[in-house]
Amino acid sequence: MSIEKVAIIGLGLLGGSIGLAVKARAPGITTSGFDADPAVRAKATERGLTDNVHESAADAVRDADLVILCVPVGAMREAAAEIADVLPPRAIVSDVGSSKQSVAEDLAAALPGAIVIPAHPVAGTEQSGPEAGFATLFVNRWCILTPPAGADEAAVETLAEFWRKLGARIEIMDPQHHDLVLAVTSHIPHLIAYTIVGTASDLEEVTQGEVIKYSAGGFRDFTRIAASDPTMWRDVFLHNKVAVLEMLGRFTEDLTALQRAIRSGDGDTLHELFSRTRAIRRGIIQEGQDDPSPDFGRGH
Ligand SMILES: NC(=O)c1ccc[n+]([C@@H]2O[C@H](COP(=O)([O-])OP(=O)(O)OC[C@H]3O[C@@H](n4cnc5c(N)ncnc54)[C@H](O)[C@@H]3O)[C@@H](O)[C@H]2O)c1
Ligand SMILES: O=C(O)C(=O)C[C@]1(C(=O)O)C=C[C@@H](O)C=C1
Repeated sequence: MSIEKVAIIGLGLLGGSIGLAVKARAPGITTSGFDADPAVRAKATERGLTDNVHESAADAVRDADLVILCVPVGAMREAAAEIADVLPPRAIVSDVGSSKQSVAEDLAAALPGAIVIPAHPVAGTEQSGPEAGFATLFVNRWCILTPPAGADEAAVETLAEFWRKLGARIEIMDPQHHDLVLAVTSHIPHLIAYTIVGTASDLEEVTQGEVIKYSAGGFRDFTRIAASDPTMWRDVFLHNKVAVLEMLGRFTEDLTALQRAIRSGDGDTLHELFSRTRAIRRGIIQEGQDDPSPDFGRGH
C-alpha cells in the first residue's frame, strides 16, 4: 500500500504541521485540507498548509488514501460522520487525538467497515490555530499507533511509514494503556499547570501583581503550559476521564506524602525524590527528546 494523497481534516497546529511536514519531507504526496472554520480555511490557503483547501470535508477526502482527523477529541465523531458517505473504501482513516479509547470508539461507530487506525503524535506546543503549525514538529518525536484488535497489518505499516517520513518514531500500544500513560505524562501535568496558574491568579489580591512581576522563574514554565488551547484540553479531560481520575488519585497521595515530609521536617524524603526527578530530566535531555524547535513556542 502506498500513500499518494492525504486528506487533513482540521487545519490548526497539528493539521497544519502535518501539511507542512509532508510538503517538506514527502513531496511526492499530495495534500488536501478542510476546516469547519472559514477563517481557518482562509489562513490555511494563505500559508499553503495543504496543496488544496476545500469548502467541505467530503470534497477534501475524495480520492484520498489516508484521511487524518486533526480536530479536538470531542469533535472526532462529528468530523468522521461528515465523511462517512464519501470515504474511498480502501482509505485508511486515522487521527491525532491526545486520548485514544474514546476516539477509537467514536471513529468505529461513525465509520462502520472503514479501515480505522487511531494515532497520537506526542508532539505539540501551547500554540493552536492555522498560524501555529511548522514542518519540524514531529522530528524525533514518538507517534503512538493504537490499532484495534485484528487491524490490517499492511495498513498499520503504511501509516507507520507515513509518520516515519515526517520524522517520527513509532510505538504501537493498546488504547487503554496509552490513555493511562498519557494521563500521567501529559494530561495531569497540564492540569497541574492550569491549577497553579489559576491559584496564583486567584491570590493576585494578596500578591499584588507579583504573579506577572516575578514570573521569570519556574512559574513562567507553568504559564506556558497553562496557555494551551482551552477547547482541546477541556475535551481531553472529558474524554480521558477514567485514566485521569485514577492517576490523579495516585498523584494526590504522593503530594500528601510530601506535605507530611515538609511538616515533619523529613529532609531525606524530599532530597531523595528531588535527586530522582533531576536524574529523569537529565535522562530526557540525553535521549535528545527535548525541544524540537527551540525558537518556536518554547523557552519564552
Ligand atoms: N496541541 C498539541 O500540543 C497537540 C499535540 C498532539 C495531539 N493533539 C491533538 O490534535 C488535535 C488537534 O489539536 P490542535 O492543537 O491542532 O488544535 P487547533 O485548535 O490548533 O486545531 C483544531 C482545528 O479543528 C477545527 N475543527 C473543529 N471541529 C471540526 C470539524 N468537525 N470539522 C473540521 N474541522 C474542525 C477547528 O476549527 C480548528 O481549526 C486534538 O485532538 C488534540 O488533542 C494536540
Ligand atoms: O509541549 C507542549 O506544549 C505540549 O503540551 C505537547 C503535548 C505534551 O503534553 O507533551 C501536549 C499534548 C499532546 O497530546 C502531545 C504533546
